[in-house]
Amino acid sequence: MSDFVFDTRTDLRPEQKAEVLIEALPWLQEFSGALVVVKYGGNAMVDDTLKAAFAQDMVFLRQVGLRPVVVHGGGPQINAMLGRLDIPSEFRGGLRVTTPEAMEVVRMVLTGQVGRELVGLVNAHGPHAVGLSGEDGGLFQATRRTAVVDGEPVDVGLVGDVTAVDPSAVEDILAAGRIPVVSTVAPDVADPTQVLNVNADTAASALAVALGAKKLIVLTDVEGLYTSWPDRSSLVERITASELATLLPSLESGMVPKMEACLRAVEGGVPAATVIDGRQPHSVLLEVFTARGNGTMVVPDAATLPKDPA
Ligand SMILES: Nc1ncnc2c1ncn2[C@@H]1O[C@H](COP(=O)(O)OP(=O)(O)O)[C@@H](O)[C@H]1O
Ligand SMILES: CC(=O)N[C@@H](CCC(=O)OP(=O)(O)O)C(=O)O
Repeated sequence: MSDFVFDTRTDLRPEQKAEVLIEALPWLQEFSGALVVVKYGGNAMVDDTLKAAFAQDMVFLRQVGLRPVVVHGGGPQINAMLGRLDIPSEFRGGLRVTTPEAMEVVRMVLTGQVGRELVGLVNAHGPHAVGLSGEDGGLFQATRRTAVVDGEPVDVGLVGDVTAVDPSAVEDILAAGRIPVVSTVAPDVADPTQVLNVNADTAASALAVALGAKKLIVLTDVEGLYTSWPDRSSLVERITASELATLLPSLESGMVPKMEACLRAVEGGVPAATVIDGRQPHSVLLEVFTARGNGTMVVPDAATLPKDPA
């Protein structure tokens, strides 16, 4: 056989392929059995190929012994459905102003459409995924919240913040060796027959804390956090919780719930929260199993930089 047998799909020589696999070894050891919460944002669900690659990544994580928990968003998908139904919609301070009519659509799209699609994509690889919403098994309880615009509280309707998590329904699914896929509609603690719209970053963070996750990974449609957006030279590779707390008030609205969520996760005991570019195929595998990872990692103040296990 020739020394130059190239794989036609990847152009990698056998020894290069082996290098890629072996680079993952210390990370496989480091993350063996680890519970990882992965938030999949609607803006990162760009096309079918990318969504299928994400589903493959979740199955890969499970297959090599991690315990992934998916929390998904679906903002653009909700926008599309509201548009089709001619229901007006706007965001204030990064949160959707949610009327009772819009709330019906939010619940229908998140739980009935986006969640179902992700479960189907994962289950193309075997009966791994089980979908549930914050309403199921008492997973989330939410309290109505306001948005903050120019320092002032603004009423955004049926929007909640997760104030209590009972992770046992998710733990049961994990214990069965399966992958929970969570949508972020939650009952109102003041009236359990009323559901609230919870920002998916916020919900993922609360769940990561309650489950004692080893990592929160947030997939979005940008390379990571920029300190002076949109200046492309200001991408942050790593930031401590207190540095982030100082930066938060200066961030634009879209990024605020996301970075607040990372901050709350780390302050709640999650050792690292990473924002990565979900437009990159297999971004989760690259984040977990390669030395450089990608995106922006938020770490606790006292942390010595998380070291490469190699
Ligand atoms: N400082 C910043 N760093 C990175 N992105 C930012 C920043 N400020 C605003 N953005 C915008 O925030 C967007 C991500 O937020 P959002 O659209 O809510 O994502 P998702 O749907 O993934 O939750 C990016 O595409 C970018 O346009
Ligand atoms: C209160 C609020 O804004 N809720 C979000 C919930 C979905 C979400 O967070 O989706 P992404 O992760 O794709 O942005 C919304 O209605 O769009």
